[in-house]
Amino acid sequence: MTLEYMTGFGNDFETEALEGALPRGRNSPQRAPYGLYAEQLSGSPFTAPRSANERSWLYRIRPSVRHMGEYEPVEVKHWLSAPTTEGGGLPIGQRRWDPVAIPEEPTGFVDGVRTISTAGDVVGQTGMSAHLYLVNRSSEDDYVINADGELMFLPQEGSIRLVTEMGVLEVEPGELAVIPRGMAFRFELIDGPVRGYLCENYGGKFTLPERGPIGANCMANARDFKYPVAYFEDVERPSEIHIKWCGRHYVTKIGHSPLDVVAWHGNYAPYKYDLRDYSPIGAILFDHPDPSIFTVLTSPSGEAGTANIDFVIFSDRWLVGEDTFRPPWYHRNIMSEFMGLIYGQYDAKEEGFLPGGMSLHNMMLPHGPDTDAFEKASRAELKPQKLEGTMAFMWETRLPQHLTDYAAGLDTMQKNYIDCWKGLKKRFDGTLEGDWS
Ligand SMILES: O=C(O)Cc1cc(O)ccc1O
Ligand SMILES: [Fe+2]
Repeated sequence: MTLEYMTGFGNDFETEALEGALPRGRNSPQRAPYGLYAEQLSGSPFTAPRSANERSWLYRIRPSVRHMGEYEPVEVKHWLSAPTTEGGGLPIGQRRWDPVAIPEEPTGFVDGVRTISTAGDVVGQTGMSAHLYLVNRSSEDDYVINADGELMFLPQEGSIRLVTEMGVLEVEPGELAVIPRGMAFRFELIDGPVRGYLCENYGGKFTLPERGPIGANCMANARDFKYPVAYFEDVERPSEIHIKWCGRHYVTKIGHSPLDVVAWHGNYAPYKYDLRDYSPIGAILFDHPDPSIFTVLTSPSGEAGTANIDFVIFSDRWLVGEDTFRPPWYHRNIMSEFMGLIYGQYDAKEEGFLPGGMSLHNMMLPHGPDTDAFEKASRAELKPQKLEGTMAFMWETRLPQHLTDYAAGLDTMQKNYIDCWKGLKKRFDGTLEGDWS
């Protein structure tokens, strides 16, 4: 079955899986078509300014309130929202990990979320956490609702199907999916065990960044975002909804699938985007621009220019800068940088940063190209060069990112990461050219 999507970013969409299911001319008729219940899902306060106001109207077989019994607290070992004692902020230093293996034992979505870092405050609704998901089993009659933040999925190995209340998204490595806060979904594997990166955004919803003087086109174009059409299932079976709320986990039992929305309209909905549709803007004469030039989506903090999270990619592009050190410069940053590699090679670290791996360069901790990358780029003949088959990304937040015990204890953490800069030698010898011998 090929899935249908509606295109645009944050549009006011309308879709019905059965003809006539969407009430015409009003949101809440005395009796909705097909005996459906009308329900509003608010993604912003009612009174948010128009430009930020998000809500959708859902027409469903049963209202959500019919889905929930009592919420029973449950322990989830690795999906965390705050630093754990030992890992909390420590050890400071530049950190890098090789890929983490997908477990052999049966692991569903909730158990497969492994929190690497947390930033900010889940209850105060600022910051984010960076997770991996390592899953080998599809959800069946178990559903998830995350009240704490929207979820950005970046598959790295294997494709996934996210069956949500508002429709179905299929995503493969190289694509992203965003599920808004509060929306029920089921996580399915399409072709075997999966690994991916997952960002939980506690702050302002991801939106397209301003383009400034770049103008009306390029970077992420609104027409390339895809929203699902309405999909519903009329399934009466004992089921569970797992809800994450203020950093804690709960389960409630229901007797049917909560994915029973026959029609919806509105602008609060899940979406997907193919990162290969991104049109990068770069340096066409000299110097390496700030990575913000590759922002795909940004989560605003309320302070102009200071993101709660910037989601940035390093994808295929031409390097043409003249008399320029082309890789990233050495730097220290007030923001904290979590990076992953979906496929290919990253130009600042050709070795050691592997697809499926990750790195964390926290607030003000120095980093930049490793010795090899520096040597090569300082001596390279600066012909136009195309970087191909590469997709690295960064979640950069204004808040420091604290490691979990799990992340600090992973045996794939590289013990000697700092040594990748060890060979950067002194070239200053008092001459104008310096010592390049
Ligand atoms: O540190 C990194 O690799 C990410 C990064 C890339 C870049 O091109 C400029 C700055 C920056 O932090
Ligand atoms: Fe950086």
